[in-house]
Amino acid sequence: MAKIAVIGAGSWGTALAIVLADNQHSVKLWARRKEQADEINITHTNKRYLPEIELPETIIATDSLGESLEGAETVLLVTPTKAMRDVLPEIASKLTKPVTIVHASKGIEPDTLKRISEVIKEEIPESLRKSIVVLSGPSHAEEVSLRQPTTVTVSSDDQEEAEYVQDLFINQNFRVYTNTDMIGVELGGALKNIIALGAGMSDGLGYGDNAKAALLTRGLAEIARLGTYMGANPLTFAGLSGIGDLVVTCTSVHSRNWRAGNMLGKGQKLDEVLENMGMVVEGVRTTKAAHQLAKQQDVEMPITNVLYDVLFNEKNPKQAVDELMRRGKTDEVEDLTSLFAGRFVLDSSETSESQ
Ligand SMILES: NC(=O)C1=CN([C@@H]2O[C@H](COP(=O)(O)OP(=O)(O)OC[C@H]3O[C@@H](n4cnc5c(N)ncnc54)[C@H](O)[C@@H]3O)[C@@H](O)[C@H]2O)C=CC1
Ligand SMILES: O=C(CO)COP(=O)(O)O
Repeated sequence: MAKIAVIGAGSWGTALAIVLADNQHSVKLWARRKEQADEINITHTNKRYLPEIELPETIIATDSLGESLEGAETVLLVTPTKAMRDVLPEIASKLTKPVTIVHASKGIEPDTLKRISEVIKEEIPESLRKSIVVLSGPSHAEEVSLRQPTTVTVSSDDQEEAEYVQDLFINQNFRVYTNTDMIGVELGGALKNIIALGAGMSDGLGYGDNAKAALLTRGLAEIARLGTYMGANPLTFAGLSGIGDLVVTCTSVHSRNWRAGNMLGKGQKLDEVLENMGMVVEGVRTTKAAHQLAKQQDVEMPITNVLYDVLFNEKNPKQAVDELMRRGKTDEVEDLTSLFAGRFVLDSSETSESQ
């Protein structure tokens, strides 16, 4: 039995706490608000985020960060990306020994353009961490908390630590793979949210399955293009944290990014959409970050660019689709082959989705 602090009691933190409690680990769940911690401890529910779910009684919630971290061997970070910079120094100030840090959030910081593991490296001193591991993949909290079959990937620069985390989470409902390509795993999870906004928007505009298939396919191409430029192995985008998460987020009503896109496609304004959601829609800030990155790296990301204009420059969603359809002619195979050319030396031993 391991002692694990779960930081963030939203839908995903709570669902992962259930997996860990099912595996008989000692779980302390940090909630921002005292009333929420009380609800979890007294009625064993978290109705705002997972309305239908009865939580294992062994999950102990607290609104004290220090209490949640007491004795923890592993710290699982599941706050929205935008909260990481604020919460990490507080965590560092309360740690008394090195811990395994796992993060399961999906985003890129605008302006710094950093992945979450890079933010963690900056904010938690090396002396307080054994390793940083990312957990990502197609996994809606609503289904995980119902113990429905789910697969995810964990990745770290330290393969032994990735395997340690694989063992913490794996069970008959929650199958965990490893992948040594941390950059690819983090970027796949973050960038798919942009395309999910687009897929929701397309559905909201009344377009059909052809349009959505096009968005997924060409969306994956641009995710892989940026990812490969940033040092990821292109093959990772064919895995769970790539195509797997792209499919689940673009096609499910559970997805907040899809739902937000859908409302935008139906004509609602961004502020109104975000207010109605009441939960984090990571794709909005990630679109801003990816738009900056694409410019900086000179990488072509047409879907991201038109979405950026819809979100931040009041471009009409229908006009955005028209622009995508009128782009210059492209050879598909040539375009995909360019992903590999000179950017990454393919070596199948380097990336293994094992077990
Ligand atoms: N919900 C899901 O199915 C999945 C979510 N994720 C990722 O997990 C991360 C968290 O998402 P959810 O749990 O779904 O979000 P959520 O919207 O359900 O909950 C967010 C939680 O973070 C807390 N929070 C908000 N701002 C904060 C701040 N400034 N400081 C500290 N805490 C703050 C809220 O109180 C709430 O407990 C996101 O990066 C998301 O992309 C990843 C996989 C699945
Ligand atoms: O990442 C997710 C599923 O894997 C959840 O996506 P949303 O944040 O769009 O709900």
